[in-house]
Amino acid sequence: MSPGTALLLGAMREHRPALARLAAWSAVEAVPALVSGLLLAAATDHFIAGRLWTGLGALGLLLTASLVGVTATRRLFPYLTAIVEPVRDALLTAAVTGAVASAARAGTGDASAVARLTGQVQSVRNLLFALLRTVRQIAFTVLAALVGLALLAPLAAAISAAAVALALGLFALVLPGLARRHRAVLLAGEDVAAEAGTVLHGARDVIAGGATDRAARDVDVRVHAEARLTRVLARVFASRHLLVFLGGQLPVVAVLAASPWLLRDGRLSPGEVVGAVAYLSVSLEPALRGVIGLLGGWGLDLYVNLTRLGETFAPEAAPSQEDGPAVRAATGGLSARGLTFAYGERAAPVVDGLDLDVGEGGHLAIVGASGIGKSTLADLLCGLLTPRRGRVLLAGRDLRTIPDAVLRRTIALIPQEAYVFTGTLAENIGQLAPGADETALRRAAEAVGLGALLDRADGLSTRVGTGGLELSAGERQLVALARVHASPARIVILDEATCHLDPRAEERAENAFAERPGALVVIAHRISSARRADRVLLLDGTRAHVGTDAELGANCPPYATLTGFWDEGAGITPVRSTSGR
Ligand SMILES: Nc1ncnc2c1ncn2[C@@H]1O[C@H](COP(=O)(O)OP(=O)(O)OP(=O)(O)O)[C@@H](O)[C@H]1O
Repeated sequence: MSPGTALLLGAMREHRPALARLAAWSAVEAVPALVSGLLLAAATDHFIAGRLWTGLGALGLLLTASLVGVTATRRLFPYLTAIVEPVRDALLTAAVTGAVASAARAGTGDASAVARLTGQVQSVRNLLFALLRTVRQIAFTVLAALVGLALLAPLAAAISAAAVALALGLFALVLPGLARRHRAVLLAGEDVAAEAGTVLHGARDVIAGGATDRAARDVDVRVHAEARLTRVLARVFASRHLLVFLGGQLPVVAVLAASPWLLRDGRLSPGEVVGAVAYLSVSLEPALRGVIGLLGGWGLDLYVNLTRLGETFAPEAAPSQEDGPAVRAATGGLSARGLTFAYGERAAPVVDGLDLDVGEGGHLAIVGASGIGKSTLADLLCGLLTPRRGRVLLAGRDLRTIPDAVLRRTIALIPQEAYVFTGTLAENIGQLAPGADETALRRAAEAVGLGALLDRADGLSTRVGTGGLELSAGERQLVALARVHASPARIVILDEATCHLDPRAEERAENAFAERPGALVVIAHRISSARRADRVLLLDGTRAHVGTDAELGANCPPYATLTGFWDEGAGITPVRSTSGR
């Protein structure tokens, strides 16, 4: 049992007297359902026998029973709130305590997590209230209708009880699959909220870095993933109609079809047939429909929200002592297995079934025509995009299972649009290396080729950005490179991050990263970049080729064609042919 469910049940158990009173009033509330068929049968038989007033008297009793039911409904509400509100308080206390402890361990605050938890606790409270109010009532109605039917027509009651049991049994078989899909939808929703929160939180940086398209794309991918999962869930849940037919409608048809036989020899009176059909069609069928619909909807919502909440009660292991060194020690091992990704549900995959390994100390160049999917692959490799199928593994661990803080510390992606904020060069270069001293920052700057600028200007205290030194596009790229060089990242992905540098400056920057511990992945836009790497991955529409520059040059005609373009065009990458896939 998940910690969330255990806490909920524990909190409910503390209110046993309220639960007992709720059950008692529920039984009273079900009186109309219990007597409806019996009284309807009596009224019908009295009317047929010409006893008008006696028949009306039976209907009067039915009306009185309804009034009793309504009174019970009014009386049980205080017990509902007496159970639900303390449960909400217990869940909220546990969730907030867990979130605060988790934030304290990670050393970060996550406003979206707090908002999500509060929202989830409120959902749990609303769902619990709705279930106790409605499903409880419906369950008592089903029982009352079956008891009433047993008193009126035992054979019909036995058949109906078997049909209801069969429908509920089948529903129980479908439930685990539904729960899994429900959870996937919930996680996808959280993913959307987290991504949108990150983008909004960093809106200023996103705009300053010219990354609005990319930010919108990242949110868009997650929204589409959530929509796809929601559609799948809806399709599976549609199976409930079949179960309602089986348990609720089939018995009505059976009683109606058997009515000539039931009426013959006085097995049942006409009034009793009417009463039995009333039990089945007015009480049982809608109640069964309600139970299945509400348990499959709100019930699963409650279960999934509780499970998710429970995970925050016992927060994931801190991404430090144990995780940190384990991930860092093996960061050379970045691999992809069966990696597949498409933008949009019906779009052709941009990356399709790709297998890839970049070992510790490895240096891989990714090449391919413009628009073939190199940046998409880079985003997948650092966990910015989520694969549709397949996995990206860091030291053998699926990226999705690695805490975000560890992932961001371990893999650094430098995009083409270098981001430099207004401040000193020391602040810019040290952004990802808090605590690094000036010597370390200068070493990183010199390694990538920013030393000349430091010497020319005011060293690390030079102010850049608005009101400070205006940097050229190439210098901005050098600042971004120095920032990652100074960081603890063990896997560095350069996505055309040196495109504004001249070939010699580019060589120096790439060599600086190649000599650094860890692995280097370069999306190359010059042949020289590819030739410096140990291995080259050529993306070629539906296929990918991996080998050394020499191997691909000798055995892979598309590579020879591409490098031919580069040799002639000095860095101009051909555009992907539209018939390529
Ligand atoms: N957000 C998006 N939505 C839909 N399609 C996209 C999105 N981003 C990229 N694509 C498409 O995916 C394909 C691969 O794009 P990607 O940017 O990964 O290619 P690339 O090889 O890096 O190109 P270039 O060398 O020009 O930078 C292209 O057809 C592109 O149009």
